Amino acid sequence: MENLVKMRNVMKNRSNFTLNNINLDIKSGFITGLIGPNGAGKTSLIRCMMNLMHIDSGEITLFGKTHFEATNEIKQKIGFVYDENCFYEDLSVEQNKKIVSMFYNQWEDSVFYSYLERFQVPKDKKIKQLSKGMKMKFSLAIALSHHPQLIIMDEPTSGLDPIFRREFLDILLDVVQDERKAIFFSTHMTKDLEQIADYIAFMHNGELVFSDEKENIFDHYVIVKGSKKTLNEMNSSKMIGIKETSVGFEGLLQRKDLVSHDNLIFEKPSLEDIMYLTVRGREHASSY
Ligand SMILES: Nc1ncnc2c1ncn2[C@@H]1O[C@H](COP(=O)(O)OP(=O)(O)OP(=O)(O)O)[C@@H](O)[C@H]1O
Repeated sequence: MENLVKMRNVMKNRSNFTLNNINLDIKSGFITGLIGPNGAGKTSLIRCMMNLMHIDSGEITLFGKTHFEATNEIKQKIGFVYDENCFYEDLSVEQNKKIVSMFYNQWEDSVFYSYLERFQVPKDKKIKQLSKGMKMKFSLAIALSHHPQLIIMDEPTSGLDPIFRREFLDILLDVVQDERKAIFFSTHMTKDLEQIADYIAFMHNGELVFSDEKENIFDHYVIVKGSKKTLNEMNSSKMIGIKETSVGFEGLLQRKDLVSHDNLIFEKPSLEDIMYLTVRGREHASSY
């Protein structure tokens, strides 16, 4: 599979925030999910990828070229779904489509109308009259109608009801049936990624904590649970993050650091467990 996006040693300083030495690949044929707590830098990273924000150093190539070399060619190949509304609010869905479609060489009206119908978005309504979820559906229909090779989305599922969210995930799976295509999107819905993502990138405080195949991530970590007494008895120095409750604790460990103790329970972590306990551990470490 080909790397459609390569980010190498990317740095970006904003006031009070730094995207710090980001190295990330997005491979064709796969869905890559981007997770991280609020303010981790997901939107900033996506903005850099889309050249909406200029990087201070490092390099980003898309389809083998930088934006500096071929920004128009790159943007033709990307379906971009953004968190903020980037359409003309006072114009109708149809009028917006007319404007946007002019920019894309491979635009196909029939695809657009079939998605509008499937998503039940009325053509004649003004954008400002659409609900948040409908605006998102309209954005998706636009992104899918010019045959992009890469779909980049910033929190596309926010505002979508659970019924449509499922359908949306199915659409994403359909897209990557074509192995030349890739999907990259940020989300707080870690369960969605457990279902459909092939790769997961995890950000915290402007750094990429990891970016790996989902299955490798689940193989790599284990949840350990036990009583407070057990925690006091064991060596917890390898614990990535710990949450103590009134009765016991739960911690995240790399599988290679597994400790044996009679009174420990081991469980497979969810993506949310990994994210939550990693962030806890990193915040605890940085407070010292
Ligand atoms: N226009 C801006 N100028 C300066 N700093 C900004 C700007 N927008 C966001 N930031 C800062 O950049 C950091 C990363 O924000 P970003 O929106 O990239 O995070 P995020 O992971 O997408 O968060 P969320 O999950 O809340 O959407 C935050 O500290 C934020 O305050």
